[in-house]
Amino acid sequence: MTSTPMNLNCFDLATRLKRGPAEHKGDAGKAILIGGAPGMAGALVLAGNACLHLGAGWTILEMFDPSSAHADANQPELMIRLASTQAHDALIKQDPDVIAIGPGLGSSPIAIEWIKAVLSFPKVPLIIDADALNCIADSEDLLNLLQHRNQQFPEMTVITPHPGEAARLLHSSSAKIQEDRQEAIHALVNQTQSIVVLKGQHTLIASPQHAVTQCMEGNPGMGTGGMGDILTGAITAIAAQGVCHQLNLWEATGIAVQLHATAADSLVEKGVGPIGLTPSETIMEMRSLLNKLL
Ligand SMILES: NC(=O)C1=CN([C@@H]2O[C@H](COP(=O)(O)OP(=O)(O)OC[C@H]3O[C@@H](n4cnc5c(N)ncnc54)[C@H](O)[C@@H]3O)[C@@H](O)[C@H]2O)[C@@H](O)CC1
Ligand SMILES: Nc1ncnc2c1ncn2[C@@H]1O[C@H](COP(=O)(O)OP(=O)(O)O)[C@@H](O)[C@H]1O
Repeated sequence: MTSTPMNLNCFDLATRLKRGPAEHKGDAGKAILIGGAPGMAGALVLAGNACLHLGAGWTILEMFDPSSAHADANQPELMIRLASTQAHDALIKQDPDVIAIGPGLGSSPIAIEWIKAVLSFPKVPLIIDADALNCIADSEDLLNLLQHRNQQFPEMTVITPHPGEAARLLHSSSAKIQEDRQEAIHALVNQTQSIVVLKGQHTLIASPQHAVTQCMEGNPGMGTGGMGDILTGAITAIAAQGVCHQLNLWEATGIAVQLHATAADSLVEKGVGPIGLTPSETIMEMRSLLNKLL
């Protein structure tokens, strides 16, 4: 019989993000987010917008869609580049503090090259979402690389599957995952050795070193394309600032998951949703809530 998980309650940790008067963008961290294949550039822009508005020092998008790989007039702060075909060299040159891969990534050969490169990039916090998870589910080599990374650098990688992605990783079905979400998250932790965020109502978080916790916030208004992409961006931003603000990836993930769901609840209370609640509105509410927590 599985026990009831502890409720996620980590807003106190957010005070560590308070900035000293002399802090600069170098202290807020350099984040690189990778994805945005043709037709799904918006997924990467949403993740990037969340990362920017939640405080990363630099937000760099390695964009796969050539027609979207240019400065965005609506969000000129984002550094949007056409993803290099030399993924490993590009990472070394940019020297990121945190990496996220997956939103709208697709499964092209260059996408696989980038997944290999990030899994082999040492020590920095890594967030893996969406298509990057689907590619890992389809490749024993990539799964081995993920496991190896976690052996070398424990608790430095978080995966954020929704039940569909979890089902692909576990060669199961979304319905089966939802039947016993605790069993599913244990299986995902065992399989990948990562911090795992199993999304959906009452998102679960667990890792090889931490028992399962569940997020009691959130609502069905969050069932909108792009809502998971902004969670990826939020974890990335908080992990980037965490490097200089003494928050590890487990803590950064917990703050981001709770902030994301609480922001959506707060918007619904104000009448913005549940119907028609957008990820872009949720980004701004997360920013507002985060600043109140400091
Ligand atoms: N603006 C954009 O360009 C967007 C692009 N997106 C990208 O589109 C690609 C495909 O991702 P999708 O997630 O849309 O499609 P998927 O086919 O990966 O997942 C959808 C399926 O997962 C299952 N599922 C998901 N959440 C569930 C839940 N809470 N409970 C039960 N079952 C659940 C359901 O079976 C659902 O049909 C990804 O690369 C993603 O990043 C999406 O993020 C949406 C926005
Ligand atoms: N009914 C719900 N209750 C609480 N949270 C939800 C609900 N439906 C969706 N969510 C949340 O919304 C987000 C959706 O993520 P995801 O499915 O990855 O979206 P996308 O791939 O479109 O970006 C997750 O954080 C999930 O936990």
